[in-house]
Amino acid sequence: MESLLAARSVRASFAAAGTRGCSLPPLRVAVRSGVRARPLRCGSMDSLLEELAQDDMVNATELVQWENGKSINDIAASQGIRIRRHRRPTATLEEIEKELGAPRNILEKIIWDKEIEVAKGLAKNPLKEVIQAAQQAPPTRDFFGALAAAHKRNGLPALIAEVKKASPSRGVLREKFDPVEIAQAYEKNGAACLSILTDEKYFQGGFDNLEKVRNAGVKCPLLCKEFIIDRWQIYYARAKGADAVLLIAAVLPDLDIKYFLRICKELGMTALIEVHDEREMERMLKINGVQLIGINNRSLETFVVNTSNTKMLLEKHGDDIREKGILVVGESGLFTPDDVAYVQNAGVSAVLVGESLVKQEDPGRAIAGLFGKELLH
Ligand SMILES: O=P(O)(O)OC[C@@H](O)[C@@H](O)c1c[nH]c2ccccc12
Repeated sequence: MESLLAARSVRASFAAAGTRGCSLPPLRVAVRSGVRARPLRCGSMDSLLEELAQDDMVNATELVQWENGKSINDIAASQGIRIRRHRRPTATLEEIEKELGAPRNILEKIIWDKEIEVAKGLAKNPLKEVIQAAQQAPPTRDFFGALAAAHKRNGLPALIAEVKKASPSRGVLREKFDPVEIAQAYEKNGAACLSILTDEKYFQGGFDNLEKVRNAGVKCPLLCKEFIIDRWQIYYARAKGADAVLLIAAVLPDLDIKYFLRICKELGMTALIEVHDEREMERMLKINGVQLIGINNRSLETFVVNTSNTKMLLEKHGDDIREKGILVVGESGLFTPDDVAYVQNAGVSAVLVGESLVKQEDPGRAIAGLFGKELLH
């Protein structure tokens, strides 16, 4: 499992095996000697760290914590993250619960399952192969640019329309579910980008859906809607045709966000950084390279939806966000033209909508109903 924090153990074992001459981090040396950034090389954690340091993306406190072996859950908790990781992908749920107790909420449960799922995925499709597949995939489409252009063109928030069969809070949203048909209908009716749920267990999605939509000739840029905890998933998403990934601030410590942003940049992908509360927004606004922030009106821990969340966070941070040229996406719980107008007035440039479209007989035509008018291409 290779989030940057988890990779500490990889480094430790390199050092133990005598791969490196000393166990001290080479970072400060690298910074002083002014080595220029190079493209990411698979499997070399030290070179990646050097590059992160070059980019001035990693601060000293984070590195000291990382090198000193502070528990990953402690680091996350110190940033206000309530989701714990078990880091025991081969353990049974019973064993995990013995150590950590029951999951505290649904998001934590999803993440615990995801840790096991990713380990299985890695065993089946090794990282090196997936990186190669990602590098050989057809070029990305500009997700961020498509949102900015559609916003300008329509004078309305750009639409990221979601291909979503089910959710843990709402159950099955659509029985007759053909991802390609839905994606094509969205595109035809003016969606700027599409979001494809890939989580199978809780959302009945799949990476197959992503691949099928891409191969069916859909031109809209595609967001892989997944619970990303490991870089393997980003490469895998790219290999299956994704142009963007979701990174959830409630799940990922700052160092992981920075690491994953770096990988996205290398792959030409957009990262949609999702926040839900004040603390997460503050954390993310301090990170260089954040371009696109989604404000989720739904808490992934309690499922409570509150659209005034977008307004509240933008009232407080709108100036900073505009100054930085960040685009904001209003996410979840949007059903009517009034809802869209409400988040638009709050300052969003785009909206992410699933349920209210996918539940209608004709999800394509539902778009004009949601906005109160047809969207221009
Ligand atoms: O179906 P809705 O309420 O329109 O919401 C869409 C989207 O915002 C939601 O699916 C979502 C937002 N963030 C997530 C993270 C994981 C899974 C799902 C999501």
